[in-house]
This record gives sequence, C-alpha cells and structure tokens, in this order.
Amino acid sequence: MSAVRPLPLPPPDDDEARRQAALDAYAIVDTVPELAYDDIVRLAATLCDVPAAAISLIDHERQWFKAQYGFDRCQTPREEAICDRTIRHPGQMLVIEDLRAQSEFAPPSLRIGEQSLRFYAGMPLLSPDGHALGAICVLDSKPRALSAAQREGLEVLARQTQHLFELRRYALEQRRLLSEREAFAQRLEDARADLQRRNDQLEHNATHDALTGLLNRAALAQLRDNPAAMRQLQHAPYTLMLLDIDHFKQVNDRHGHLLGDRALRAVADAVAASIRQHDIAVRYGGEEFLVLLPDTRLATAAQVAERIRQRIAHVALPFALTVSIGLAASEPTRDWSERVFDRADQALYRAKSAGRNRVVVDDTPLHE
Ligand SMILES: Nc1nc2c(ncn2[C@@H]2O[C@H](COP(=O)(O)OP(=O)(O)OP(=O)(O)O)[C@@H](O)[C@H]2O)c(=O)[nH]1
Repeated sequence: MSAVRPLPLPPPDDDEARRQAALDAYAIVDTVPELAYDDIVRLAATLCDVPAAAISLIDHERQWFKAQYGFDRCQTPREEAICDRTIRHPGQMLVIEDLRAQSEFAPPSLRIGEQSLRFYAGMPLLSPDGHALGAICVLDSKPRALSAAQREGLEVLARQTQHLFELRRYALEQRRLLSEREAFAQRLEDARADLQRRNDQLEHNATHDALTGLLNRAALAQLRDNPAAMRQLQHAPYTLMLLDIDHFKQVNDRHGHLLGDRALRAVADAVAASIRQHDIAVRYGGEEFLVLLPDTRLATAAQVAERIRQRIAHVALPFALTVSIGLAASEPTRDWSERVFDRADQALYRAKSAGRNRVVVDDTPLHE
C-alpha cells in the first residue's frame, strides 16, 4: 500500500487505557536490549534493503524502541511517532513511500545517519486479544517502495516478534506463579511452625508446673506409663529423692502466699541448679518435690541432696528456708512407683521427725 490513509482520530480514552494495560502486562518497556529482538530488526533491514529498522512500543506519551538498527535513539515523543499511526489500524501494514509528499506528517526528529527520514513501513505488533502494542518498522532516508515479498517478510517478522512477546509474558507469568507458590508454601510453613509452637506450648503447659517450671505430676505419670522410658531408667541403679519444705504452712501464714510462692520458686531453682540435665525434677505436691536421679547410687545422690539442702538454706529471703530430704535407691526387680517411693517417703518422714533441715538416706535392707 503506497497511499497514506487519512489521519485517524486519536483512540478513545478507554481503548487507549486498555491498550496501555495490555502493553504493561509484558513489562517490557525500559528493559535492556536482547539479542533475539536485535536479530529481528537486523533481519528486517536486510530483508527490506533499508539502512534502519526498529521494534517500537507505544508507551504513554512516547515511543520506546525495544530494538533499533541504523540509528541510536532509544525513544522519541509519541506525537512524532509514525508507529503511533500504524497501531491505529491493527492488522494492517502502514507504508509511506515518501514522507515529504505527505504534508500531514510533521518531519520526525529521528535521523538515519545524517539524513532525515523519508521512507517508513510498519507492521503493528498485536497482543493475542488484538491490542496494538507498537510496530516493527523499516526506515530509509530515501523514498522507496516494498516488494510483495518484502511486505510478507515484514509480516512474518512481526509475528515472530509477537511470539517473543508471548514467550516473555509466559515466563513472567510462570515466575509470578512460582513466587506465589513459594509465598503460599512459606505461609503454610509459618502456619505449621506456629501450630507446632502452640502445640509444644500446650504440651509444655500440660506437663510443667506453672509456678516453678519443673515437671508436674502429670509428667511423672506419663513417665511411669512409658515402658521405654522406664526401661531406660531401670537399666542401671538409680536414686529417688523426695524433698519437702519445712514448716511451709508457717511461711504462708506469717509472710503471705506471695512470699510462699517465691520460696517455692527458690527451692525449684536450687534443685534445678544442683542436678544433671537428664535428672528428672518434679513438683510433686504443694511444697513437695521429687527428683529421679538415673544411673546414680545412694552415696552420690546423698551428696547432691546435701548440696540442694545447703543451697536452699542460703537463699536470700526475709525468713529462714529449710528443707527435709529422703532418699532411696532403686531395686532392680521392682517398680520404683511402689517400693522405692515408699522407702524415700519413710526416709523423708524420718528427716522430719529428727528435726527437719536434713538429708536422710533409706537404710532398710533390700529384698527384705
Ligand atoms: N504459697 C503457696 N503455698 C502452697 C502451695 N501449695 C501448697 N502450699 C502450702 O504448703 C503448706 C504445706 O503445709 P503442711 O503440709 O502442713 O506442711 P509444712 O507446714 O511444710 O510442715 P512440715 O512439712 O511438717 O515441715 C500449706 O500451707 C499449703 O497451703 C503453693 O503453690 N503456694
């Protein structure tokens, strides 16, 4: 087509907004040069035997060149972009054989070498839903015409360019989906971790005494009901310690429950600070504590108990705080929950009867 169509009206605002949105979806404007597009414009120039060619995208008030060959500008104002005329008739090539003969076109500022532009042929570049994003164009500083084969070739290159655009959009979409999937997986993992934390917290609360942080009676019952843990405990001689705060009722009565609670925490801290990591300390009753010392004979356990007693005697409180402790050793053939506990309890009773603030070791003969 050598005749120029009458100057089309500017597109209605809504259409232009949709067209611009279609272009934006490719996120291609202002990207770095890419060889695939550079190759296409070189090929277009060679095919049409012209010194210059470009892939122009009409972006708001400018035309921006994704690729250019034969000139070195990366954009021009939209009002002088002939490609802006080309996109007004999507699907049709616009050919202007001699710009000087077309008074309706202001002379473009774009120059080919030192010469002003005389020849233009552009094929619109369309999105799949028909929005014209820009054009692939060939340019010359001399008037000329395109052969049918050259026109056809330019159309093919326009299709190839559109294909590249679609690949780009597909890659962007995949990246978006991937990051959405990663974000979703992260949210899922966060939720799982949060659930795990809450679960751990619940489990901790169910098995620990809130005041002292030591294990509670429920945890002791769980231990008793766990054959594997019991086997582990019983594979070597162990010692059971029962500890009771002396005259704790008086502490409460004279100094109030708040100080009583402080005393309980101080006792728990002294116990925790005196035992090994795998020893098991339990707040067994109000002011009673139970400590299981695996793999520990009575004599060693007595030293630990004495350390605890002394530590507690030195706790800084507005009143004297002492404890009585009873100890008993395990019997290899018996369940600690029966006999060992009774023996430790009797030892504790003897510690109380003998004046409190002392450690008493069970001395009843085994296997009586
Ligand atoms: N502040 C406080 N007091 C508690 C708690 N649990 C139990 N007690 C108190 O501990 C006291 C235990 O008193 P008793 O069993 O008579 O024993 P005791 O006064 O220590 O006397 P002995 O054991 O014979 O030396 C009671 O007054 C309970 O109210 C608690 O969580 N906080």
